[in-house]
Amino acid sequence: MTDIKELLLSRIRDVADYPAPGVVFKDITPLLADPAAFTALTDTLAELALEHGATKIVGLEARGFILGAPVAVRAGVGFIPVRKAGKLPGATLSQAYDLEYGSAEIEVHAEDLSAADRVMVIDDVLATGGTAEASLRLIRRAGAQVAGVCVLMELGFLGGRARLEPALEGAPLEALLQV
Ligand SMILES: O=P(O)(O)OC[C@H]1O[C@H](OP(=O)(O)OP(=O)(O)O)[C@H](O)[C@@H]1O
Ligand SMILES: Nc1ncnc2[nH]cnc12
Repeated sequence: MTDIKELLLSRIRDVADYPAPGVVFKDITPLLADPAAFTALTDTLAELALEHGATKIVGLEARGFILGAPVAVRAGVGFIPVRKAGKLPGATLSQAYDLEYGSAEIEVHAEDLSAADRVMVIDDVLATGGTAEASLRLIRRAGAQVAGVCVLMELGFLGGRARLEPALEGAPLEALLQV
């Protein structure tokens, strides 16, 4: 493993039985509190986004905002928040999706995306892949192109990569860590 990946992994805290019994929650707050680790993560994600030709970053509420916004600034491209339903003030596109139990809905301001945009989705965790999959649908429905999805970590045992695969339509899914 590279030095950067080791540093990032060492700053992720496992919290047992949160938010439900049997779940191991991957807490990124120690990483955010360490400027060397947060900077290394931001720089690495910005490099990946530019390598894949991104002209916009989409961050997924809420932890995807914390990572996506500095990545957009570092890469010199715009940032678009994808929010949980009911939070954005303007005209929105909405996308419902299934969670492990129940369902959820996310939204974007469609007018901030255009056919000229190649969008990289940034988030901390790929778990079941439902949130990322819904975000790709929103981006395409807004008329923009998908540059890919970049996450800090992939929880491989939940099968998110397989769920996301059709919606990627050949675009890359980059996960810095497999946990
Ligand atoms: O792959 P999935 O099964 O869709 O899960 C991954 C999503 O779950 C978490 O967000 P959450 O909805 O818990 O929101 P938060 O960032 O506000 O805590 C995480 O930050 C991802 O966005
Ligand atoms: N186990 C987990 N830890 C942190 N964020 C998550 N989002 C979905 N599952 C998660």
